[in-house]
Amino acid sequence: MSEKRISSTRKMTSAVAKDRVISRFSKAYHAEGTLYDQSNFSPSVTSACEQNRTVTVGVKLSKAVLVGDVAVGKTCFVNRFCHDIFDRDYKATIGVDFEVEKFSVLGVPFNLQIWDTAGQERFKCIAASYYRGANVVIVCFDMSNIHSLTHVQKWKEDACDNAKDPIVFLVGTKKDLINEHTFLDVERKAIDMATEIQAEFWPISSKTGENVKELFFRLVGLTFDKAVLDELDANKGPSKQIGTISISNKDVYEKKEKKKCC
Ligand SMILES: Nc1nc2c(ncn2[C@@H]2O[C@H](COP(=O)(O)OP(=O)(O)OP(=O)(O)O)[C@@H](O)[C@H]2O)c(=O)[nH]1
Ligand SMILES: [Mg+2]
Repeated sequence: MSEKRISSTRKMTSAVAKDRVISRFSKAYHAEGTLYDQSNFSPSVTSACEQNRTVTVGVKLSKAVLVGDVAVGKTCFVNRFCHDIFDRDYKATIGVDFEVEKFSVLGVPFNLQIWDTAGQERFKCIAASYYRGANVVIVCFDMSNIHSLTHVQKWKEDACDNAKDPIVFLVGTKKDLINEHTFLDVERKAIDMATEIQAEFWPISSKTGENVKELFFRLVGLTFDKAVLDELDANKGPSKQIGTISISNKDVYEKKEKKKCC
């Protein structure tokens, strides 16, 4: 059985893994490279979660979509986080791939759907049909190929067109391939770009794993906080129980079967 399959089987059969429990809000990578200056869960979210800790609430869910040029490293990024593996050989994503990661955030079950889209132009319209309803958009570029940074604005616009006021991340991949001097130069340009496209910047390496888990924990903290605040707002007040979502775990895993679209 492959490493990836073993990891998936573990997730399908067990409760939330110990390394998916989030009790503290993660900081941004760089104070200048973010528009989300939040450094903790909102007080109303913390208090609502505490009040509901012992009662049954439905699994909450956010949808994250990864976009970016061909071979910038989107799939490797997802595989490093979800399966802790890295493959040096390039295998182009055909259409879109799908993963679900189960978390416990402040004691509340939370699922993150991760939609890994193809960068190849010929799959663009298929991949674009999966942008709809995204809560998080992750725009990737390759830090060892600065040309890919010039395309991120277009990727962001396309992905955000059909998303739900998403939280946007700008992720610079392959940090291990550049030296410190180049990194500082790329980082400056990426922070400027993040400001321009209203995103939060993170440099990562899927080969070494640098910043991969930190980024996902930050992403989950932000999207969870926003989801609960939206629910509290919809329910008009923190005294009500956190609303449940209509999609069940079963629905999520059934969707996983349909992940290849062409
Ligand atoms: N050194 C290094 N290589 C990486 C890293 N991330 C990805 N790669 C390599 O870059 C190539 C492309 O990676 P993928 O993750 O398949 O790229 P992708 O963005 O998913 O590509 P598409 O599916 O075609 O859009 C592969 O050969 C990877 O091994 C990294 O962090 N460091
Ligand atoms: Mg891919």
